[in-house]
Amino acid sequence: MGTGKTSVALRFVKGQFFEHQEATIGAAFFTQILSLPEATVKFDIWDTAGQERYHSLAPMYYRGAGAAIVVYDIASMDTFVRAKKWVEELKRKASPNLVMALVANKCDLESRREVKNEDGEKFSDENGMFFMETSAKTALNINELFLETAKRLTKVSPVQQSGMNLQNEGRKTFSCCFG
Ligand SMILES: Nc1nc2c(ncn2[C@@H]2O[C@H](COP(=O)(O)OP(=O)(O)OP(=O)(O)O)[C@@H](O)[C@H]2O)c(=O)[nH]1
Repeated sequence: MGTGKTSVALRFVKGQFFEHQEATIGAAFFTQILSLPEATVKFDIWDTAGQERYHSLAPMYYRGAGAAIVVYDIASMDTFVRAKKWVEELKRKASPNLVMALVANKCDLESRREVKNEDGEKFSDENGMFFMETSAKTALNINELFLETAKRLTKVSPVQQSGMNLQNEGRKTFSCCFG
């Protein structure tokens, strides 16, 4: 909750950032197209609500997703602990081919850092994820995050990967969820 999932998505999709971003209710949906040399990828992004009362809705969004981006706030150890629980849930319940990213957001708040990057990197290595430090506020690594996700998605078999992958006119559509 409050780690910056909506802010990361909004920065990627619209290039916007709001200091007083409202908490997500239920889930929000965004789309964005990214062109790689090998393919054009259309992201269907489900931004899930972080508040505990919405936890039971999350499987609706990550089942059938090609990728999951799990976001914690570097200034809050609690959010890192929760992120690790989300990863465990995804490994138990989501597709075995799921592309997973662990995102250390709010890296502009260095003076308030509670979570060392080495700990995030170690956990992501141990769990077959890739790790990215981002700031939705300054836009650091936001495009890189989705670029790397797209590259990894195009490497796995699209049909196997998302189950709802559509291919038309050379465009690949993947669904992606935030936790
Ligand atoms: N300094 C800083 N603040 C950020 C950053 N990303 C998000 N925020 C702020 O953190 C607060 C929460 O951001 P949201 O994007 O709503 O977080 P969320 O994870 O979608 O929250 P839920 O909807 O409750 O799950 C907002 O006030 C944002 O402005 C960042 O990279 N740096």
